[in-house]
Amino acid sequence: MAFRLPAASALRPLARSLGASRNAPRQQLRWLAIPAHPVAVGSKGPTAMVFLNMGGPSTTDEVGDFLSRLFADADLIPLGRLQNYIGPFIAQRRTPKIQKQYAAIGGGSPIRKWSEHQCAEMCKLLDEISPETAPHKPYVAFRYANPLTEEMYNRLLADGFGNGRGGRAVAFTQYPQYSCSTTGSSLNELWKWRQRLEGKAGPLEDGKDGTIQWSVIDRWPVHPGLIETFASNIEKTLAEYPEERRKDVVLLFSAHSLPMTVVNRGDTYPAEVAATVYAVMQRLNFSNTYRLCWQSQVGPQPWLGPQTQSSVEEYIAKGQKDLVLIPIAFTSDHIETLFELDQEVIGESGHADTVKRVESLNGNPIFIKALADLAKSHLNNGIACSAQMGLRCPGCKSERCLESKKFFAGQITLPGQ
Ligand SMILES: C=CC1=C(C)c2cc3[nH]c(cc4nc(cc5[nH]c(cc1n2)c(C)c5CCC(=O)O)C(CCC(=O)O)=C4C)c(C)c3C=C
Ligand code: FES
Ligand SMILES: [Fe+2]
Repeated sequence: MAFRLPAASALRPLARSLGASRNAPRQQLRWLAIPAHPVAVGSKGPTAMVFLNMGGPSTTDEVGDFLSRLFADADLIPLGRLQNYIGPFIAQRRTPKIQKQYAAIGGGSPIRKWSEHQCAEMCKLLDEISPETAPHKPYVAFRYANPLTEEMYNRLLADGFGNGRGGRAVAFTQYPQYSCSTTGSSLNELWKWRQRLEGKAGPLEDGKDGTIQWSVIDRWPVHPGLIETFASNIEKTLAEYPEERRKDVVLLFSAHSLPMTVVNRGDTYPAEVAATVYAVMQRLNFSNTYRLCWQSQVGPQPWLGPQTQSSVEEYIAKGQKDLVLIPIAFTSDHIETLFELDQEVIGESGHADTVKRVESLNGNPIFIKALADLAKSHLNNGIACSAQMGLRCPGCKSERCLESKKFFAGQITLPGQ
């Protein structure tokens, strides 16, 4: 299989939009250098790199379907035996409100644009730094929006993976911190489509029965490249404050909250988000004081707090008006940054000049290099998934979790890979 890459000249505008200056010396652009010839197939290639994420509606017309899938997902919102009745009902009632929010951020979620960009750029870097597993072919699988997992899997098969031909695919979660409601749900969905489209082969003995050989990057909360990207973005935002006020700015890390039922089930996400925050603060030498807050609660049940919006209001009421918000649990812009943080939390704070948000990771070259570094280590280490992924939550009663974890942990990777 040979995948043709565009000529380097075609990619120069992209390199420049990622911050590379027109006259930058070749040295500085090294990590961006893209081979102008088709990438050779390495001894262990080709490799499919599949980004997993929740996705979002690209247009307001897609909001209804996005919410229907989201409220049908028992790994995210368990509604028991009534899931198929209550789910669509809530989704339908919520659609007009959420459509207005997407209209207010330009008519749709940018998650697809950023995910496809990040994955494609990471694969180009991998072709350079991991030639033995080249070519690396980018795929995106969303849980609730196009391209859905089923569509991605059919593309994999059409592109020459599986169907008796084997091949290696890496499921790479784009949630740095693992939650059973996010990465867990995406993996359960991937496992479901793998069973439907490739049969019930079960744990393989030699990885050579012709099905796709999967491995999983399931969490990366303290990867140095991730931490560096957050820290340098924070430094950039802190530099916007007058020097005499800078060290007194309070850093407010904000992550999507979880219902307390999920926290008490033993979900690892709160601890992993806290680990990311602590690593970023270590990298900043604890230059400022900080708190971790939680946003985007939905519905009446108790969620993990303190809430981001009330924390901002309470600090302002205490006289602390210099606040920097840092979305810490998502790798691109989405409705929670562009609408909830920018328009609601900051917009309604009455202090939009002193309450600021750091930019999201989006197309940041340091971040894309971090993704490539992470993927390269994974491709080399021969591990099917982290040991941590094998341990279910103490309160887990889900057969889906049990079966999909068994499947992914049982995938055998080849020695030396
Ligand atoms: C790390 C990120 C996220 C976690 C953890 C998470 C858990 C979680 N979410 C809901 C319910 C909803 N989430 C919705 C949208 C949404 N959620 C995340 C991220 C996480 N969710 C993002 C990035 C988005 C927006 C996507 C975009 O298009 O930009 C929604 C839909 C919007 C709404 O109706 O308000 C719901 C509902 C639960 C119940 C949950 C944990 C169990
Ligand atoms: S809910 Fe956490 S492992 Fe099943
Ligand atoms: Fe959510």
